[in-house]
Amino acid sequence: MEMDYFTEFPHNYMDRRPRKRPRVGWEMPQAHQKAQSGIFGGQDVGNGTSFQSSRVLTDNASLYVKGLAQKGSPPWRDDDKDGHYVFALGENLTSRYKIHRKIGEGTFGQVLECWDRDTREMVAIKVVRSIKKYREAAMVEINVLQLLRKYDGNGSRCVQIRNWFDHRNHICIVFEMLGPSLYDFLRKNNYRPFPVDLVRELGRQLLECVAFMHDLRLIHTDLKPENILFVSPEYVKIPDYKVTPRSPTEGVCYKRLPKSSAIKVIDFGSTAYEEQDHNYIVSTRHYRAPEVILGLGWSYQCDIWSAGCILVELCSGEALFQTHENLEHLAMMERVLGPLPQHMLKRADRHAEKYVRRGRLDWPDGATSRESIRAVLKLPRLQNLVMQHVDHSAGELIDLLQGLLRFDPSSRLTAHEALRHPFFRDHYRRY
Ligand SMILES: Nc1ncnc2c1ncn2[C@@H]1O[C@H](COP(=O)(O)OP(=O)(O)OP(=O)(O)O)[C@@H](O)[C@H]1O
Repeated sequence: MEMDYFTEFPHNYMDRRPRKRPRVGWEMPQAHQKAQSGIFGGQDVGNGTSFQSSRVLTDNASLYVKGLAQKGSPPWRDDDKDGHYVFALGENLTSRYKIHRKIGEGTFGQVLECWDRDTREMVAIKVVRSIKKYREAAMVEINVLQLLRKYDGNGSRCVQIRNWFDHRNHICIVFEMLGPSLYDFLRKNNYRPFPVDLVRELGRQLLECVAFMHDLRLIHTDLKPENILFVSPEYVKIPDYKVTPRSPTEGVCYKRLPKSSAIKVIDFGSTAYEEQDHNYIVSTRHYRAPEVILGLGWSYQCDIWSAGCILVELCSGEALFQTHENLEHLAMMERVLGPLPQHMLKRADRHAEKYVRRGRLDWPDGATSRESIRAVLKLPRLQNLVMQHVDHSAGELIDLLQGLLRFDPSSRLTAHEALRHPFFRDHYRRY
């Protein structure tokens, strides 16, 4: 088959992206906190300790010693109303990093593609909002990243932190530059599913990352396609014979496939340590486990649930549970996976007990609208959904997903168990 090779900067279409699906719990109204400068002799300076703290001082020193105007920081500007750093493309973030483009925006801040003058490579810098709770969360993320870096010797699973510093009251975390997220890729492909052999490779790496984190007693809590990035932006375009052209003149439709299946997980800003108290709500809605919604307390298994939802999405092209409401979400789970166990419903906390009547989910009686009931009825059973999209390995994949998406967290597969499942074990790497 003839293949065209393409490469492009991964995020040059960022402006047209739909709003990123937000994580939970962070977007409470906040009094705007005016940015303060990290001042060193009247200039901005990284004032945090970093892996290369001397590097930060060297940055600043070069500002004075070399006196190169083009290497200086831009004039002081106020942050925007949400505490985001305000910048212009082409200017310096610090004397070491030149801003090329904005590649992403999340709850915590903006991610900028920057040229690192010292290492002579592009890096991705997360410039965190100058608001106390985000600054504190960024410090947690830095600690987690340092731990992961220490144990993930060859840096194959999690994004690698290169450096960090505090710039004009914004914590800046410097990462290796990665490619587009799985979500970006699906979207650019008009939400066409990935082939099952690619899903296998992506799933294997995702679960290896989860197993690695869980071995370190860390729980990611926000696994989603937006937080899984291809290492390389390169892709090939191949004809997609499954899609019928809209008119005879339109010719064959094409779909993209990544040239390499290598991925890494990002965004450790919500990572929890095992010994913490786990009662608060975690995860982005579509990937949230039933025990989280029911307020039963959560642990490692919430990552496994998210991984199950992600694998289904990669096979089908679309998020499995597209909802914004708890009862509808639980009803969707029952529709796809069968009834929720009574022992879980009985233990629902005071927020979730209203979703339960006589030991069962209060559905469809508790539905807020007919559309909601229709949205639930539209969903197929897991087996059918997988068989609609997967041409081979469907039986193994269904069995794996049933293990990852078990309602009761105590009987859900662990990441290590999942990696030993025949879906992974009995197949050689093809991508
Ligand atoms: N190392 C990287 N290389 C390339 N792009 C990146 C990198 N890190 C982050 N991005 C891009 O920036 C976006 C936001 O990053 P990230 O998820 O870390 O921010 P966040 O504020 O914590 O987001 P969230 O709202 O999910 O918490 C990502 O979805 C991705 O598109």
